[in-house]
Amino acid sequence: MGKNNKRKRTAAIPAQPAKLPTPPSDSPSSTTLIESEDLECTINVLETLCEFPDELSEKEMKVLKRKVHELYRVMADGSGLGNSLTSKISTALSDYRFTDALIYLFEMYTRKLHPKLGALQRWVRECDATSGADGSPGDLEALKCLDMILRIANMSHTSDVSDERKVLGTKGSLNDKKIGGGGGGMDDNDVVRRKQVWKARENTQGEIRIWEKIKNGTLFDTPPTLPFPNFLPVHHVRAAERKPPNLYDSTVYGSSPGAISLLETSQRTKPSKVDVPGVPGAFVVLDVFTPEECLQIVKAAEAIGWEKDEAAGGSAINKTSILAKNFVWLSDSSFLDHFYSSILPFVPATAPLSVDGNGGGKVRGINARFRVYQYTENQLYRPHIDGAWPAAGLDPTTGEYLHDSSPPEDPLWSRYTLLVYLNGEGDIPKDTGCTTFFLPSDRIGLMEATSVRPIQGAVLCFPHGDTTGSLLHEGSAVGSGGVKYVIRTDLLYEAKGFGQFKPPASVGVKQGGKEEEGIGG
Ligand SMILES: O=C(O)CCC(=O)C(=O)O
Ligand SMILES: [Fe+2]
Repeated sequence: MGKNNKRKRTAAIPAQPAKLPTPPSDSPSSTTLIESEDLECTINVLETLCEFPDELSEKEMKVLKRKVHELYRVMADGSGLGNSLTSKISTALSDYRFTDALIYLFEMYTRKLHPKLGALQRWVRECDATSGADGSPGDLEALKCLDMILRIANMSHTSDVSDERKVLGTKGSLNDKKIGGGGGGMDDNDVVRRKQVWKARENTQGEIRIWEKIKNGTLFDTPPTLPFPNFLPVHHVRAAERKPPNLYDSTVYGSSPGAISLLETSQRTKPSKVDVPGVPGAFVVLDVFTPEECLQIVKAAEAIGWEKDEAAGGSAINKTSILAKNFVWLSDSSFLDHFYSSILPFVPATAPLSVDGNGGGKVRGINARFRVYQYTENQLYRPHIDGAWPAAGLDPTTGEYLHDSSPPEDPLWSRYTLLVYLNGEGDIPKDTGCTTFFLPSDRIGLMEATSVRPIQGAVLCFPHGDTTGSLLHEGSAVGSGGVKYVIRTDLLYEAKGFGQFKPPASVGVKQGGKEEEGIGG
């Protein structure tokens, strides 16, 4: 609470000086974070509201009510801020005390407490801390923590285990083997049960092997001209100024309509939807883009250049969670219109409800900010839960790049991840480079992994952000000699009930969404 705003409403507030606790500033109980004047003012406001509850119906009270609700949640969570179960779990995980963390997590699970998405995302990253560079797990306790986190996050377990494959081996990567237990078939010590890699379509005829063309030097008929036609840099942030700081600069390239020439509707295969079996809320829309259109996108990225992405600080896992290089593309209206109209018949018309009961806004479009990833051999995107994003765009008057371009009176936020596979079968070795979902099974301590095989021009869609259906997933490592190209963007919904600017639990994005890049995908 800012000092300038203090006591603005004093005329309407009965004076209650005798009741106000005002700890002296040198009191051992005083906190360094909250000044005594601010504390006094806050108590004053709360007491007034208790006495005159009608005031709560005023519009400007909305934010306050939300904050009080959050405070109540923290207080109900246990023994105060510092000692809350959430922070105990965070500390145990970052200290690699996975057995302690598991005990606290179990307590949280049995008490049916729901941490915020930001905490869940952090925990997921920490749990992966012991994995090897190739994604092979080192600590089974960490994976058990991951299982418990999924259960706390209320991710419904799957009953469809008919196509389950009992994978053998004692140790392996998340990408190709069972994890945990001894040799032989499934046993009580197994932590991950993998299903057969799933393909939305068997027939891959007509796919263009883009990586093959690059290897042969036949991607371009003539060397590309720079600046690449119809693409221009619209935003550049130096490495140290990125939030959080990165080791590499980041550039956003905007395209103009027609940059990617799209096949006429009459000549296209009609898009169709296939649900991912056993992964609630996840589905694939086939034939959104033609192989030729995918090729054009990779050509633009190859000609303009890929950028590396590595956090400058934080734990080792933060630094290495995304090993792919990327090309950030602010897409133009004609490309977006085609993309959106192709998937619209298949996507949920309204946003799923958030953990706190907000949500339900109408679907409105696709985030123009595309992250085009290039994964080479052994590169991966470690298990994570995607965060929600605002609608990026250019200011219509100044042309300035805005991380959050929707007007405050009509805020848009994402609730679904969209992954556009730009290449598939021919370029990515069998059973590798999939998008793999992890779900709790019917047995505590055992997760089920479902891997979705990339199909060129198809879009994988699944819920993300602060909803009960958000899915833990990874971009599994690409096998020997292969390369995978994929676009990550988001499906935007009216942020009804999310407050003026943002949903309550979006991560890493400051109020207004204008400053931070966000964490957790
Ligand atoms: O590459 C993939 O399959 C997954 C990418 C992903 O999870 C993301 O971009 O958030
Ligand atoms: Fe993701």
